[in-house]
Amino acid sequence: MRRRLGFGFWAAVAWLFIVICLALLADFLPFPRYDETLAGPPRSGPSLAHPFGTDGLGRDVLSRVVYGARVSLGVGIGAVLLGLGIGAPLGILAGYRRRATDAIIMAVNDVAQAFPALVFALAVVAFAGANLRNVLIVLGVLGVPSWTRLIRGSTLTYAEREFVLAARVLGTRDRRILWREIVPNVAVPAASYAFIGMAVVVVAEGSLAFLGLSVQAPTPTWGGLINEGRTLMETAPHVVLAPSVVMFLTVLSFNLVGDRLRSLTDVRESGLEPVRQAAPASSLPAATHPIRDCLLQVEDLRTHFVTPRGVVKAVDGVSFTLERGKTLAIVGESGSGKSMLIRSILGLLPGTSVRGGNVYLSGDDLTTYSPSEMRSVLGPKLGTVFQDPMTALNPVRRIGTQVMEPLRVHLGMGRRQARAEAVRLLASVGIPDPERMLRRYPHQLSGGMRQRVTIAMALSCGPDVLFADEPTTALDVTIQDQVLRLLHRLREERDMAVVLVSHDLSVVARWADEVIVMYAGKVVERGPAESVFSRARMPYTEALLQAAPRLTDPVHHRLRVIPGRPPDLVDLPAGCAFQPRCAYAQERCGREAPPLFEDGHHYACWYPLPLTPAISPPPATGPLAGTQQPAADFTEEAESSGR
Ligand SMILES: Nc1ncnc2c1ncn2[C@@H]1O[C@H](COP(=O)(O)OP(=O)(O)OP(=O)(O)O)[C@@H](O)[C@H]1O
Repeated sequence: MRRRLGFGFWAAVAWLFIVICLALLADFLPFPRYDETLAGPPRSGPSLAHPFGTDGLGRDVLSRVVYGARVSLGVGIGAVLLGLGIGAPLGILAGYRRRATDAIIMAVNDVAQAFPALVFALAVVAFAGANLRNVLIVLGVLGVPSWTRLIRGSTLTYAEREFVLAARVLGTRDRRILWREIVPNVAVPAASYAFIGMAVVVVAEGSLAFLGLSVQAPTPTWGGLINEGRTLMETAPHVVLAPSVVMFLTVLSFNLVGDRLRSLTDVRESGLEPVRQAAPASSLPAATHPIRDCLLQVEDLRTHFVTPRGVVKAVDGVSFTLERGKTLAIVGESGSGKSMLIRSILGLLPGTSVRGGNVYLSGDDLTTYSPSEMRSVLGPKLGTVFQDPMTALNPVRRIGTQVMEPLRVHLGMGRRQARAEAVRLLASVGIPDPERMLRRYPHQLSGGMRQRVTIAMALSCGPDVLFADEPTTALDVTIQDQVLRLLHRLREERDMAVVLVSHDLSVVARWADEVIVMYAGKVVERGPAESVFSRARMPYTEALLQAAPRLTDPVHHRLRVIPGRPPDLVDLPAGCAFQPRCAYAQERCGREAPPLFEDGHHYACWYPLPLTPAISPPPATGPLAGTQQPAADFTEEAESSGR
């Protein structure tokens, strides 16, 4: 976190700390009071006795700037607290209650926002006088509409999240949901925007002071000091420069702190960073590989996380190739590294990760691309569909805006052209009445329709490869089938390749041409789908197939499960990572990690299942208990041939 906030953030925090401390301790500091005339020679430049010089009446400018900070910062902080204090409850109420409450609050808000700020300030000052309290009220009240809108937007986002729905399902009362679930989430972005708000208010107070509508002389404010020094610009420029520079640095610091805090709490920025390349691991020989004539080639891809417990090898030496017009399925238990493999290919990894290996797209190595080069590939060449369409779509933006965005950004289309293309795209993914759909918000659509929208977005720039990370997990069975059919049809029509992550083997068996089975970050079996499913060689693949329920299973049939648990990626077992759970494991499996053998397709096993007869279920015995040698002949042959 310290690294991500950067030097600028800490410099800004230090500056604000100094200014606030000076303002608070001004009475105890060894310089003349702000209103002490002839404390020094009038209009004299900076000196040891008066570091910021003196003004036209011989008053110490440093003292006036420091006392001025009291008003300027006091108004800044006070007005933001006032605006937030009124705007936040209104925004939360509007975003959470919706319907009539939302309509009324937002209508009043819109009217308030349209009211000219200066007229309001003039009216208050004219009737109630220009003093600190009134200026604070004016600026605080003027900020209320912006705060209401901001907090309402955040609340809308969180009010639809699963954890809020889960709390509702549990019968939790609204007030408790608001305090426990919504407020803590909304508070984080609100706090970061508060700093930016303070910068705005400090400038606004300066402008009011310049117009004579703020706290009156002799009490100094930064805006007032700049106004006073205006007439001395030519003879004593330091009188204007000193408060201007201090005000500039303070506003800049508020903005910087707010902006860095915002980006820290923004999932779009905090979670995903340009990946860092792994230094070539010293234990691995420098992998030389030919660049093949195919669409996508992944070579020895590794993604490691450095955690306090140790290095998590989420993806560990994965290689494969993929041709146009083919579907590659990636299967494996939860935590086996499927999603990380996709994110690693796309270069979208959390900041704590390190990536090694190569990813070639039509022969170009994507791992050498800069973040901006990668951005030009994501969308036009590599499309992605995520698991949950609700979280993949922005809840507060219309479908039309979201579908049109990649068309405008990547393809440079004008508004009208992008709109026509969005309608065509939505129609192509089977959305009825696409014109009307453009005006809708994500929450107004069913899950299946939302997933169709994300597919349309992923396809909008005509990608060569479409990555679909469990695209049907969040959908019900009938919709799942429709979405998969759609992906298949689009693949055929567009001659693109599809990489499909799924834990549903029936889906994979039906739609995939090639399959990769992953276990503990490694490929343990790989090959044509038909071959892998009908002649699985790796006991883990067989166990996965056995664990998949079938419609033909008898009633009250006990589901088979894979014994044991997936390994801790920080502390993998020696040898083959699957051996503690494998019914066929032998002594060698606990000693040496098997390489990928090839026989029809690839598999990583010292004692693979026999090719014939057909696979029989593994005995339900404990770890390392198997004395069977299902493929002893083949294994010996493999060993003697030096593999
Ligand atoms: N930021 C992270 N820091 C440390 N480890 C991580 C991080 N993100 C993921 N991992 C680890 O990487 C491994 C692979 O995660 P991944 O999400 O790819 O699994 P998966 O096979 O897609 O599982 P699922 O089917 O549940 O989505 C997991 O063991 C996970 O704990």
